[in-house]
Amino acid sequence: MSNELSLTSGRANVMVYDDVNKKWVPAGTTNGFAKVHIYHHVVNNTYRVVGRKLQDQEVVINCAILKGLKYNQATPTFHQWRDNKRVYGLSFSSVDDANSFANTMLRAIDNL
Ligand SMILES: CCOC(=O)[C@@H]1C[C@@H](CC)[C@@H]2C=C[C@H]3CCN(C(=O)[C@@H]4CC[C@H]5C=C[C@]6(CCCN6C(=O)[C@H](Cc6ccccc6Cl)NC(C)=O)C(=O)N54)[C@@H]3C(=O)N12
Repeated sequence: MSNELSLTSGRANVMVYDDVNKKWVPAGTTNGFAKVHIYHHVVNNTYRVVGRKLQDQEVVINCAILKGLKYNQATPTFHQWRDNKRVYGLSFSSVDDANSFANTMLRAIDNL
């Protein structure tokens, strides 16, 4: 990640939606907070979301931010978006973290 800049990071419980059972499940092997970054690869002008569990650094999310992504701020601390495979949910530890992440996410999408 040396050629990628972290534009923001926040503390969130990273979830994915289990379409079969219609419920949110932890994105990693266990529930728990992760440090979730938005990285910018400046040369390629690409962006991605990468999150690692605070406890053991497990990578629980690593997904591209693609042009036209619809970022849904469902509640002040629960934000979500889809890719072609799954639905991601970030349950932030604070409204400030959520707002900072959302502002950077919306700027990234705008810049694609
Ligand atoms: C005590 C109850 O437990 C909870 O609080 C659970 C556990 C909480 C912590 C993890 C989490 C927190 C907050 C609330 C907030 C509401 N919410 C839901 O899930 C709602 C309710 C109904 C349910 C139905 C569908 C579902 C799931 C999959 C995606 N989706 C859509 O609607 C998408 C959204 C979207 C819109 C635009 C762009 C992108 C996308 Cl992704 N629409 C489409 C068109 O794709 C969704 O978000 N849904 C959360 C929730 O319940 N919980």
